[in-house]
Amino acid sequence: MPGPGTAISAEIAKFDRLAAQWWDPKGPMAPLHAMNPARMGWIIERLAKGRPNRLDGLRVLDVGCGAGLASEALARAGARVTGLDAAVGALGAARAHAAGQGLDIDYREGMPETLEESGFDAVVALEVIEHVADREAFCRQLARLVKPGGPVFLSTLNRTPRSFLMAKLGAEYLLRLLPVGTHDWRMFVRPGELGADLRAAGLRVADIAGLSMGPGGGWRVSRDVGVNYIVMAR
Ligand SMILES: C[S@@+](CC[C@H](N)C(=O)[O-])C[C@H]1O[C@@H](n2cnc3c(N)ncnc32)[C@H](O)[C@@H]1O
Repeated sequence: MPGPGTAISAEIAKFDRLAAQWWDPKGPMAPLHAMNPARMGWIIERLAKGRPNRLDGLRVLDVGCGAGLASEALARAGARVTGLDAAVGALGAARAHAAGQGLDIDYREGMPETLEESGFDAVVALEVIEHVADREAFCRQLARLVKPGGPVFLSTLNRTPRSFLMAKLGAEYLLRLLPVGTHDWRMFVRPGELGADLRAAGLRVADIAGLSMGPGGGWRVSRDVGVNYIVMAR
């Protein structure tokens, strides 16, 4: 069910239904909680390069922020964060959690194409592109929102036999880490496809890394992009 613009209404509704459990590290968002330190470490290291005070003052837009796992990590590292999501319920959970943590994050309802402001120092969109209606249009919006030459970070799932086994069958059906139906494997994105979408939007991939789950369930940055991966484009 496509929605208006880059959002798919049924996908947004799915995330809204999970809002109340979003911040439970053992709940349906457990994989996002588990991978958050590794992916945010990779992003923050790149954003902080050459800066004396970490992300102090950097304006970062978190597109598809959900209940704010990435937004909060960025705010804690010193960034001024705007979180954007089409799921109102998830934003309610985001605002309540940030308030409880004493974090000042500007959460907005909408899609990248509805945000009038632009010129952000950096844009992140983590685990979002595999849920959107039109990847290329989505990338064009990310390019519009970042300042010229600024970095855009995206993470997603590769469309490989291994990701079908691990992220779809394993995580949803066998281990029950995610609610059944969280992902549509056909929407997963090969790095070459993401690179082409970004190029069409005027962006070039500058760095790429895998995000891999270790045997104990901990996540780390790796060279294996066969299941989860993250890119930085400019
Ligand atoms: C899997 S969650 C990821 C949340 C967060 N980025 C993270 O990784 O912790 C995907 C989020 O993207 C949002 N979303 C999907 N398509 C969107 C769109 N076109 N515009 C804004 N939000 C969108 C959903 O509502 C959901 O909150």
